[in-house]
Amino acid sequence: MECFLLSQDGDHDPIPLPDGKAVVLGRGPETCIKDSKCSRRQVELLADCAHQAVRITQLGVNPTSVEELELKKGDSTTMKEGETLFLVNGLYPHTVRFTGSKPTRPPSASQTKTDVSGSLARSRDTKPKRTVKDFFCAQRPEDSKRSPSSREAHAEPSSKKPKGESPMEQGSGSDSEEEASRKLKQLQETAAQAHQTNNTAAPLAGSSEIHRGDACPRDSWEEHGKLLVFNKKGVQASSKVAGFDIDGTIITTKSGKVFPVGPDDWRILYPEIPKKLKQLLSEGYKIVFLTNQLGISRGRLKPEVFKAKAEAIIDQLAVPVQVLVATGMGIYRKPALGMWHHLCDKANGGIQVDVQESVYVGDAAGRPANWAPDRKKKDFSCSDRLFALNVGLKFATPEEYFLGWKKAEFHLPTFDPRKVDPAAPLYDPPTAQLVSRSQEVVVAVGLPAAGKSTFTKEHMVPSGYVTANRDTVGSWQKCVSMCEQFLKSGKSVFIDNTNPDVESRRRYIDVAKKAGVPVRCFLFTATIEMAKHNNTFREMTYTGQGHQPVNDMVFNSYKSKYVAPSLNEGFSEIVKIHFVPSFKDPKLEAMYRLFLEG
Ligand SMILES: Nc1ncnc2c1ncn2[C@@H]1O[C@H](COP(=O)(O)OP(=O)(O)OP(=O)(O)O)[C@@H](O)[C@H]1O
Repeated sequence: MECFLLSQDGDHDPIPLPDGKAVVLGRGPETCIKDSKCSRRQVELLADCAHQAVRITQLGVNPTSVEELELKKGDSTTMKEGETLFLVNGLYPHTVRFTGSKPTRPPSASQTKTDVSGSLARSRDTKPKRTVKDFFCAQRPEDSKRSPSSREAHAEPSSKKPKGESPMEQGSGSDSEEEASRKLKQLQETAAQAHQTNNTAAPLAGSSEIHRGDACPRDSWEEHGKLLVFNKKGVQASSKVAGFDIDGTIITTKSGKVFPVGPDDWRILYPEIPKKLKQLLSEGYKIVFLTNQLGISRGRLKPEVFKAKAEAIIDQLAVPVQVLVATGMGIYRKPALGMWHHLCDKANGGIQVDVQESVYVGDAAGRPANWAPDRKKKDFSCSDRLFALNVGLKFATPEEYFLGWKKAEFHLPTFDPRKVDPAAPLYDPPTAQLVSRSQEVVVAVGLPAAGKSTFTKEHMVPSGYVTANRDTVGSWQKCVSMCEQFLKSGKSVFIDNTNPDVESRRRYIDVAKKAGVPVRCFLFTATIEMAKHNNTFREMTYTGQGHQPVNDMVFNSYKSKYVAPSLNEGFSEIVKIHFVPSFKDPKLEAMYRLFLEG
């Protein structure tokens, strides 16, 4: 069995599409297309002879379409025999043929009674009117105000929505110049959504009425930066969502290994699963898989391999499923809420999700070792349970949900961002003075992201202290000479480094002694769990200026070097500085108070 691409207008000879091999086509001699709107690399076609389907991925800028579905750059869909692929702008109709021998070239338009204008007229007639987003459209501002009971209003596709109006709808663009402003906008959206989730989300109070949208017309993949979204043909928007993690929840490895040894190393975890999903469907739920796949951005997992696997899983389950995939770190990665917000605001046809009626199931549930008689291993993380907790969703493990096992024991992380006390004392001993009237050096000691820079900006700089920071100047040597210069100019200096050991602190004690000024130590008491949370928060709110993310190695290195500061080192006083949250923006506070680390 071979696959060929045929021009419906007979413009060129059938083009072979070898099984499993990507073929890129566009303007050029092979297709005889000269139209400059068609890129030379307009579409990628990947034939799957076993399933008699071809995956179409748009590479060019102008839209490719399959039947009535218009793609955009980076989007994919599959087409089958009998369906029409328009290479660009609703023009150049093609079809695919699976056959044992090379098909003949159809008569060209100019050779038939259907002349060129007729052919174009046909193309224009069938020019796609709807995009996948029209079925799972971004919620417009007025949508959020609309009553969810107006079913017709929600079912109406919003084909008038201008493309790319939201930064979430652009491609990854991670290297583009617009990255900073895109991230800033995205952050504002996410922070606003977090705020809404924590404060005002009104989950259709008391109403168990189900609201449904149109069924998605065909399979399609979309990319939104570090988020991939798959809509299986037949998926219907609904106010009731049954969300599932994939690995360890819907599937497990065939090999029995923790990580799959290849793309086919999977099987459905429990035989009860397909039946349960069908039942949910019949009860009006939309079934959504929400999965973290960090391997994609780390380069360990090709997106195409993952996409094929997800589609194969859904085919085997034989239920229409929407899939959201967080491909990297950041706001989309569970337990953060980016995926959930995308689902609610941009991928549910404008229908408000009823959190109370929805559920989330996952195996990253914080269960300790031996949580059941034959389950020795502890859960690798708690990110699924925390994700549900952040949203306010009912949560169950796969065993509880599919097999009806009793609730297992679990542990939440030791750091709970909801409990950080804004009224706690900022420093200890209470008799200490934060700022001194006479010139001095203050050496900070504390984990990365313990809050040192924020503290000094708020409490020291306004009183005339200047800051020396090794990360900013490049080396400790430069930081030491900066400190010397500042002291010469009569300023008090705050050394804003982690300074975990005696050696790193001694450098500044020596400088202070040489200058004849006293030196104090401010010990920042944030625990490693809190500091990691702050770091993730900082990373998620990073807008292109300020701090770069800190990885686990840096935290571990601090821990291994740490020696508690002592007065014997030459300090006149050691003051403990506690992390006391203070936010000017309630939206940022709402985000801070979510679990951000699995
Ligand atoms: N008092 C506070 N209230 C709210 N958020 C805070 C507070 N202090 C720090 N943060 C937040 O925590 C994160 C880390 O803080 P900051 O950058 O000040 O830490 P740091 O100890 O200076 O880190 P590093 O050593 O890595 O430079 C930032 O996102 C900051 O906004």
